[in-house]
Amino acid sequence: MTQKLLEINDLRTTFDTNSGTVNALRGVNLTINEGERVGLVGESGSGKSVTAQSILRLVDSPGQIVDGSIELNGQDLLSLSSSQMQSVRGRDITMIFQDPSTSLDPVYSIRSQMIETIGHNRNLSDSEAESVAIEYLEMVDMPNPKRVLDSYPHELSGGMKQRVSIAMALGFEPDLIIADEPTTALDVTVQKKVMDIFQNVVSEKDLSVLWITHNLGVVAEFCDKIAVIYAGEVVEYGSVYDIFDRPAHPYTRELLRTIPNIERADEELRVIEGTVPNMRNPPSGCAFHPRCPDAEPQCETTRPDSVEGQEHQASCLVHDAGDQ
Ligand SMILES: Nc1ncnc2c1ncn2[C@@H]1O[C@H](COP(=O)(O)OP(=O)(O)OP(=O)(O)O)[C@@H](O)[C@H]1O
Ligand code: NI
Repeated sequence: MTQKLLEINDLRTTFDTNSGTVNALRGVNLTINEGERVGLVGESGSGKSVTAQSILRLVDSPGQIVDGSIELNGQDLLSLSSSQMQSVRGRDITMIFQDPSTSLDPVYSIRSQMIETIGHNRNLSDSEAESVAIEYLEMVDMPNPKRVLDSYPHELSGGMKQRVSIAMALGFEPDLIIADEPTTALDVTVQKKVMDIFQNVVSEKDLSVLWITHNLGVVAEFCDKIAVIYAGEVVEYGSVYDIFDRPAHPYTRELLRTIPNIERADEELRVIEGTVPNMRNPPSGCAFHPRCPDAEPQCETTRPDSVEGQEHQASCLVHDAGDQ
């Protein structure tokens, strides 16, 4: 039986700014089953990070969740008190950020940070927490974990720091890991290595992951399911096979064309024409219509049905995921 781990329904998050309200999320639906790896993919500004922040209830000021529900194992996270939510963040869901400095405090040694966070969240003694820290540092292929524990963040390279923050996040043994572009700040060779390490640990421990990226290529080998997000809405959802072999939404098709391909290395890097919409005033109808090669007159006025559920679906008036 597939067990639902996280279920997001009609999530709406806005930022009230001096120059108007930014409608960052305009009804996001997304389900992650236990043990599943789901990729959330879209261009810059599409709402990926705000989705992650909303799940953790860490939306930056002046943002707020204005509607919808987020359930973890059937419990509505939006109804929890802030102290209950804090324990969810320490125990049930952890996040790995793009910049490892975000999760590491420069003032404390790696030992005290790992022992403090792992020990506190899992109710372990210092020596038990230290063994867990070493176990996970070994798991992320960290050379000489004991020496790393004695270091301070500034003594480690970017790749090493990111491995420490991955080990720390995994050391919580959370139900769900949210990884927001965790390798983009690293150089390309290190990116590949950290990605491989993370994949190995995730498979070994059978973890559930929400992997956030702007690059569809990255999620292809790692994820089971893909949700494509555009202008604060999931516009297509499906298995990796559905998305790569039978993409239905024109935006997904455009995203697929932007994946660098070794065979076309001599060609210019493809980009999607036009710009991402201003979320203070998103386009009418289907938000993608101004950039869409297949748009019809109705797309300007009618909003397509949202993607819901866990089958292959696209939010498009012209193409249906069942068409091909
Ligand atoms: N603190 C904020 N104040 C105002 N608007 C914000 C704030 N944070 C995010 N937004 C807006 O919310 C929308 C979604 O942003 P988000 O950071 O989720 O994009 P993203 O998909 O993560 O992009 P990237 O790939 O660049 O990280 C954007 O229009 C962004 O400008
Ligand atoms: Ni982001």
